[in-house]
Amino acid sequence: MYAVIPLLTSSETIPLDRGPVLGSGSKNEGMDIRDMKVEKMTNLQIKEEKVKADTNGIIKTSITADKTDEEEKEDRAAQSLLNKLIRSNLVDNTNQVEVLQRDPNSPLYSVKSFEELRLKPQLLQGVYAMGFNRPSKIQENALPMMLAEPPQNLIAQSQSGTGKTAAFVLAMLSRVEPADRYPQCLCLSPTYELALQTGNVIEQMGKFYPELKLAYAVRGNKCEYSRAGFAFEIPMKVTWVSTVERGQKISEQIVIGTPGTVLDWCSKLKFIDPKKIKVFVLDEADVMIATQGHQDQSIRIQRMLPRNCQMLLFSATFEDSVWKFAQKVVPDPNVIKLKREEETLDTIKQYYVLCSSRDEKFQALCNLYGAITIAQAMIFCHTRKTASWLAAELSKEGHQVALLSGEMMVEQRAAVIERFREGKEKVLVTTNVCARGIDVEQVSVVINFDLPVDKDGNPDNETYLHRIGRTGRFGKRGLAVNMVDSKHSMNILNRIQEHFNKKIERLDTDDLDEIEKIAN
Ligand SMILES: Nc1ncnc2c1ncn2[C@@H]1O[C@H](COP(=O)(O)OP(=O)(O)OP(=O)(O)O)[C@@H](O)[C@H]1O
Repeated sequence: MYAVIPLLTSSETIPLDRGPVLGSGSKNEGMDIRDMKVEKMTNLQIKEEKVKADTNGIIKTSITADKTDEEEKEDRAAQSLLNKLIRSNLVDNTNQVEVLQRDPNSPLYSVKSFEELRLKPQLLQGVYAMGFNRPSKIQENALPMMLAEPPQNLIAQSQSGTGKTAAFVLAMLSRVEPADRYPQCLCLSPTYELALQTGNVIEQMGKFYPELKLAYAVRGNKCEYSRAGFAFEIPMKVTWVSTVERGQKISEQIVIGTPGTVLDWCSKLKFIDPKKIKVFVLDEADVMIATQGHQDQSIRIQRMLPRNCQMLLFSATFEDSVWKFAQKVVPDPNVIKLKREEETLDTIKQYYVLCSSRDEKFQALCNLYGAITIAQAMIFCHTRKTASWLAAELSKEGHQVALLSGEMMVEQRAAVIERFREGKEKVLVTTNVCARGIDVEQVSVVINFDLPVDKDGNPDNETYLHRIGRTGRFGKRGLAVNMVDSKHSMNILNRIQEHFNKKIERLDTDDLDEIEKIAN
């Protein structure tokens, strides 16, 4: 399979001979991601500048070191990408799939094997080559619906990692006609990097279809951005095309891209005839609508497609805004939902420690470490500044510390998490934005160096639960220690206790015997 990335101006050259590099303008420039070792704590200094690209791939800088976690705008696209990069396999979920059929009288199919789907042999081969033995929970229901004749529309929601991407890629590859040399499937992703991730899945699953081609509808400056700051493996067989003339139709059967560029390709540049599109996929709808302009662009693209085009929309979350958007772009849908597995505090022993200053909190932490064996711990701070200070102090005490901080590139964060997962570091100090969505199963101790509060200073119960809670499956016992250093934080703690109706016991960290008891 080949891929084409047009729209590069003549001044842009793509260094195919050079590996992707990290950190535009940083000391990492020129470093190959594959060779990159996460720097030791002592070398890892918090830069005062945040290096981040906006939706157009333009890199802006701003002073952010003092910013609190909540002041920092959560970048959903970066979070989503991080999740994809650190995920090693399918996320299991014991909940039942909810299915809402457009036609309640039609029989409800679900499959337990890929054979039952009667896929083309090359495709089945591709699925097995990826190591998939049987459909995931969401795929069991979504695949028969997506592959049914006549084609049906679908809105599907399930948390990240449950197999949505693999499902719609399989649907696109099933419907595409490789002998027809024009775009037939169109997939929208919120960012270039996410589009590349999905493109990789298309390439892997479609690898036994040599005649099938894939085009990335992304702006030239995104390629520039990728080259400067992002560390993706550029797809193996990419053909870089510097010019495609306006009005000239491209021959790739599948196009994946960001809404703005796809819209240009369909309208202004006329690279694609939207009337020939058979499958339209809108991936990561929740991330999409969080990005200015993407919602309108997606709707404009959808309006150009033929009535009988199959519309598929996927989202990891399903707040009202996503649902409203979904209904606008997917007429007469079937709906599939898989609820996230709930976290509980039932198996967690919760304590608080009274301190009067940051230094005392640090001392309490040292006492804890002195008294009990802590295999791996995650420590949450409110600001990056505190996180970097604490990481440095712990490091001075001889701990192997990893720091996850907001100004790190997504790939750097993924590398830090990977090392922590592998046990190379025993303590992970982080702010909340960085750690959202990360499951590190082996972590049995969580320290709230600062209690989680929302932007108005009220207790953030959801974040508290997410930091220390465990799902039924990973119901191993855990220990949570909350540092309280003011009347205000005591008040926050009390409100958290009330909210969950679970007592948080006081712990005296000066009393070694008492600390030892909590470990048993
Ligand atoms: N049927 C399957 N059997 C085994 N592994 C699978 C199966 N389907 C998907 N996977 C793998 O599970 C992981 C998650 O799948 P996928 O990326 O499709 O999830 P997702 O729901 O799309 O996640 P996201 O919302 O982050 O895009 C991937 O590594 C994928 O290769």
